[in-house]
Amino acid sequence: MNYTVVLPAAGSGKRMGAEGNKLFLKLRGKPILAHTLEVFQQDEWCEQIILAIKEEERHLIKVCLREYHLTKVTKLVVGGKERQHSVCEALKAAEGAELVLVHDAARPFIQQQVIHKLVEVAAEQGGAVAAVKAKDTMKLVRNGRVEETIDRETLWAIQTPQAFRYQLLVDAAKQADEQGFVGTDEAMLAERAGLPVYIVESSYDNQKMTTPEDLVLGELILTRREENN
Ligand SMILES: Nc1ccn([C@@H]2O[C@H](COP(=O)(O)OP(=O)(O)OP(=O)(O)O)[C@@H](O)[C@H]2O)c(=O)n1
Ligand SMILES: C[C@](O)(CO)[C@H](O)COP(=O)(O)O
Repeated sequence: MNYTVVLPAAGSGKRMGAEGNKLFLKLRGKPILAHTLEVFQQDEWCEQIILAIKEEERHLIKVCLREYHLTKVTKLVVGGKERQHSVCEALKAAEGAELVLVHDAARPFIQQQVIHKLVEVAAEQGGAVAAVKAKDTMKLVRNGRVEETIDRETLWAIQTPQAFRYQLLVDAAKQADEQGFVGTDEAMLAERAGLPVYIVESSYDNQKMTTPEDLVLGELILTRREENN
């Protein structure tokens, strides 16, 4: 079942505190961006990869694509101020796709079986997102005061990929844009448009490289994977 993947890669990585785009930071000597792209390069269901980038990083990205033979990247589009704007620009460039996945370039440990399950569920139901169960006790807090404990069984931490039938996501994004709504993921746009979005259970390994501790975890994940192979 074929899909196009859209990768927002135009962030500034403030929380990582690195100089420049955190996606060029290396894990096992290879940029985070290349780790992520390789997953899709190696997936036979993936038809093309569209990257949202910063104009000033175009050259660096092209060097990375050449060095790691990332031939499925068909388009580099310039991203926007917020993640949602970057995704929307990339979605325009994906016109003609039937199924589209949106995946943070900063999540290098996504696994192929999760991608395939997402594609299957999205094809059937319209939308599906990768998620993991909440591990801790979860409470609703306002102004520093606990208001209630939320039943953990109902809570999931949402990741990417987020998979949709292309036109459904484009229409939902257009509606959000017209209403001036900016969300933190694609599912929020779909939910607002009244579309069903389903969960596909993913792995805690599919961590977003957000703060410096995530890099330490990333190296550990790679060590474990090497030992298991
Ligand atoms: N305007 C933006 C903001 C984010 N992203 C991308 O969206 C993904 C998830 O964002 P996050 O990891 O939170 O990255 P940053 O926005 O770069 O981080 P920070 O919030 O710490 O600055 C990343 O691959 C990032 O490059 C993007 O394409 N365009
Ligand atoms: C889309 C996302 O990865 C879902 O967990 C996440 O919301 C994006 O990162 P941000 O920190 O919210 O920008």
